[in-house]
Amino acid sequence: MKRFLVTGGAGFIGSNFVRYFLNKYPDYTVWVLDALTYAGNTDNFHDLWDNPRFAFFQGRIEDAALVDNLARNVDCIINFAAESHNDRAILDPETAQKTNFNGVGVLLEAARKHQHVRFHQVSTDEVYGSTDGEFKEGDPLEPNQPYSAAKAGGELLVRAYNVTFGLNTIVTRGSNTFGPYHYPEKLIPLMITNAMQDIPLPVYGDGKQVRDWMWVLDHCIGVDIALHQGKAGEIYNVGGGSERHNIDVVKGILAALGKPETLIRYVTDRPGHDRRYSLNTEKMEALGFAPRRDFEVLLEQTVKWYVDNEAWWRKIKASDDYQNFTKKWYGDRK
Ligand SMILES: NC(=O)c1ccc[n+]([C@@H]2O[C@H](COP(=O)([O-])OP(=O)(O)OC[C@H]3O[C@@H](n4cnc5c(N)ncnc54)[C@H](O)[C@@H]3O)[C@@H](O)[C@H]2O)c1
Repeated sequence: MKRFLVTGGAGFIGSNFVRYFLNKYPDYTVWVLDALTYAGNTDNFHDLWDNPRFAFFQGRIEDAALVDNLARNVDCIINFAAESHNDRAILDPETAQKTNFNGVGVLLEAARKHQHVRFHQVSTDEVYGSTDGEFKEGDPLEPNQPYSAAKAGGELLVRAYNVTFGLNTIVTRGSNTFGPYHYPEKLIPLMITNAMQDIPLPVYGDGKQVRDWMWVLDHCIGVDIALHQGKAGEIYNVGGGSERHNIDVVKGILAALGKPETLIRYVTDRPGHDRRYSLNTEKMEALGFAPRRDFEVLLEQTVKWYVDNEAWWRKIKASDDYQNFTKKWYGDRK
């Protein structure tokens, strides 16, 4: 495997992955296919344009002709492309289905046709639903949100292509990820940037939801390990092992910025909001995966990145799309 098609590579995790991957493997070539939706941003790989082993193509993963043309020239497809925001998928489930389900089907068809060495689907712990215990890879999928249901559907297509057609597939189910280039609609970057702007920090419900946080570089390493060492047809949980209540994360951000907790506004909870995610990662650990557990240190580093990269997120927050979404979604959540 030397030539890779990385879909969704202009987004948060995808762009971090492409940078990590090109640095780590000097003989690899990476082509990024990305639709540049509201969440895709070529600024996220501003430092990669001059790299002769990197190329960018704008387009949708549901575009079969385009995907076919690219896929015939690579050994492996790694699919990060998704409508990744729960709130947006509640407002517009159809778009989430198109990308997270139909798009995966188009990529799988191209992989089947061109006899790929490997197809890697980047999935999420949200496909399991909510838990008081911990999720293992064989547990039933009980997604509760339009986003996670569409992701679960995409994963099941991957499984079917492995079983029916013998396609060499891998699925990783990642936990909540954070770090640089995270679009400022998700919990951590939203809270950091709102606090920097001295505007209210909207916290859903009682703020006691639990998420298992993973540093973005660890997510990239997890995908790398599973891609290179994972067994065909297998699924791997990739978790950070750092469970925190949302409200404690928010308070940690305010403390790091020296801002008052009076900025916190409790707002109507997201419908169908999962209470807690928790991953058993023994299968990945057996392959050598060992994520960083110093969450508070990494959170401070993330805060610093947003302080140092104000122009990046201010441009996004000033966009019509961002403003319209925020008005529509938070306008009703008093
Ligand atoms: N962020 C997390 O905490 C997290 C956790 C676990 C798994 N994941 C999964 O990781 C992947 C990446 O997540 P992210 O947070 O980087 O998302 P993101 O929203 O930041 O990036 C998604 C990228 O996909 C692109 N895209 C969207 N629809 C497309 C389409 N139809 N065709 C081509 N490109 C399209 C967007 O332009 C964007 O660049 C997703 O598959 C997501 O489900 C994310």
